[in-house]
Amino acid sequence: MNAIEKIIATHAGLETVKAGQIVDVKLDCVMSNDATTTLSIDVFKKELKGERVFDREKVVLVMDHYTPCCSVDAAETHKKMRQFGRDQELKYIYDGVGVCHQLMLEHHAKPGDFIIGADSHTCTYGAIGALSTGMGSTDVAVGWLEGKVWIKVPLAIKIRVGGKWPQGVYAKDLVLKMIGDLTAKGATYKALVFEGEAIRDLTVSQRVTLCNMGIEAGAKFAYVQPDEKVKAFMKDLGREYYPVIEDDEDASYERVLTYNVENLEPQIAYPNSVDQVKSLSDFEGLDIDEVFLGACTNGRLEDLETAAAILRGKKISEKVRMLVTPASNAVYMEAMERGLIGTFMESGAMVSTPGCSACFGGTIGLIGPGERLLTTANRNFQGRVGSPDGEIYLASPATAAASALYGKITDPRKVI
Ligand SMILES: CC(C)[C@H](C(=O)O)[C@@H](O)C(=O)O
Ligand code: SF4
Repeated sequence: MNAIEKIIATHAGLETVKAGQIVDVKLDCVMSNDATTTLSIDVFKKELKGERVFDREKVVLVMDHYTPCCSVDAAETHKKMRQFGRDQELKYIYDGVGVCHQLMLEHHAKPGDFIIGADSHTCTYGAIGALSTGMGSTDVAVGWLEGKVWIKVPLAIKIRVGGKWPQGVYAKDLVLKMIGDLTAKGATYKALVFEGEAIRDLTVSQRVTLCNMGIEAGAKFAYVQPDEKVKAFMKDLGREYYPVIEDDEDASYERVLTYNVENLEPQIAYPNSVDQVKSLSDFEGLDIDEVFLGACTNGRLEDLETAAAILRGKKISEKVRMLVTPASNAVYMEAMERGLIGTFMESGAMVSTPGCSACFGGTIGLIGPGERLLTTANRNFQGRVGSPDGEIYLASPATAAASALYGKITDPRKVI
């Protein structure tokens, strides 16, 4: 078995499983956010006649997409969510302290876990060796009640990445390139397993960026074998580290794709689909109106540091507005300690409360008709962040910061 199959087998209480098999798995945690929880509440109460969730410490509710609320509808959604959380005496209800996936990484997900979430980017926690995936609100309601769900064991695709990372090129560029190659449907219901020298050399934060975007190729899971870096990551958070589950020598993969990052250039996904990807050089000099640095994809400390290093002592272009949203309060506070927030403010950027912010357009940072947004988020769908007549481009934090300085898409290698 490969590591994915082993984690599924452990949670299904079986010795072995194989791709295509449908099994019931026990859940270590069920996450939902303010875009999805109220749908699950309706299913839980009305359709399943649920009374109590399976474990008050394993059901996590996060208000992040619409917080702080900018509409009465959102406030009503939050009210219903908080009431459910109180009725169920849930231990973990977060509001305005971070994006759900960042909070899950900081406080809940562990290597070897099986976790579902009512959010498509739940595949993120594979970066620390957990199997996690997004499910619909109905499955999540079943998960709340039963503490288990059914899953089909996926075929796995190995993404083997070699080479040394060039300066100014990041995991975000690799994953954009990979999605461009695979297409948005290329890994549907498959597990993407990243390995190789270039993956080992990545920080945990950049592995998070990789796994976060697995769903943009349709993947059910994205996974990186946990190592010493993950162990250190868990230790820094004061959390326990579990033994690593490794592939058997004859583990099966549907196919193996290979990349070498040595010749990789900064990449851009252009409107309106994440698999429309080209080298940045094809867009160099394109005027932009807004830059967003944040999201569960790239709103961590390392992302903020990379951007701040480019902006330090400089002013962003008068032609752009830039919004920085740390992915969590922990990130925000550490960024303050390190002087990064001051750097952003001095350069002319706005800094906001942790949450989904201008990734989702549920609160702040919307663009108008004809405007262009360059964002470190993971989706560039039409109208996602404001006007359907605006355009959204995806890139790395370094590209975002360099482009903010000039008001045009700019290669970060020119300013690093
Ligand atoms: C609204 C929510 C369910 C959605 C998701 O599932 O991913 C959002 O987080 C997104 O990034 O588009
Ligand atoms: S930050 Fe963006 S991608 Fe992540 S959960 Fe929020 S809306 Fe979805």
